[in-house]
Amino acid sequence: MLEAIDLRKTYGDYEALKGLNLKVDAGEIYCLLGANGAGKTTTINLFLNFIDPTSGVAKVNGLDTSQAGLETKKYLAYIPETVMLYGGLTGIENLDYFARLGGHDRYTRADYLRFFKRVGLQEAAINKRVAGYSKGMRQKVGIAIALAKQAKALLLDEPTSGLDPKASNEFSELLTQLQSEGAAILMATHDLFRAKETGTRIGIMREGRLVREMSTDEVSHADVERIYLEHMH
Ligand SMILES: Nc1ncnc2c1ncn2[C@@H]1O[C@H](COP(=O)(O)OP(=O)(O)OP(=O)(O)O)[C@@H](O)[C@H]1O
Repeated sequence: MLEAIDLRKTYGDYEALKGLNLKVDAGEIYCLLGANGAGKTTTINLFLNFIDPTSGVAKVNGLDTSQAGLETKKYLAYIPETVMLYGGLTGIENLDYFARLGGHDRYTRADYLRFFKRVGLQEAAINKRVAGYSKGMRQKVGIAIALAKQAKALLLDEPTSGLDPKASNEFSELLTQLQSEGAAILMATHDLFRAKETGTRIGIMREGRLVREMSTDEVSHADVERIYLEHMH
């Protein structure tokens, strides 16, 4: 569903991404780890077609994002550290707006309530302005938008950063649900514990390169930390 083929990105003389090859299939949660500046956000931005590659290809559902940016966005949901929503609109108004933007204009209020129920957003909050929402509530709206868009792939950039452990755990459970329904999930994170707990595979990036890949069922939490640190030296 998501595939990077020899993907490179340079900014001036600086090579942020040095030939990345990566594949995330339907039903996988692939966690990208790496120090600040390793190239995780650049990778996600290339899949989102926020930026164009210097060379190589980022594919979504078999389509080159730099050739078919609009088409590929239909399949994607994006959840950054803080989901960007319209603060002056309520939760349900935001969901309606983003669902329509994604080409889904037949949802009823009952449908939206169902999406919010699935993500565990309290009914009392749905009709309140998003400006008053906590970070965890905003992330839940982000997942509700992904559900409404029927996204085949999710791109997540440090989505649990700044969430308390309970909110982070709830968020991870929602990801596991989406995964079991066949979504392909690529998540950049610094949270080694969550990567092992929630991910199916882990990739470690360093200085624009993928230096290690592993299946989470082959390693313990301690292994993940040890291997990660080995690659940071
Ligand atoms: N627009 C830009 N212009 C110049 N350099 C950039 C630009 N965007 C990113 N970079 C550089 O590219 C490198 C990779 O950045 P990127 O944001 O992909 O790293 P990251 O792994 O996501 O880091 P973090 O964990 O801090 O989010 C960094 O050295 C960064 O300074």
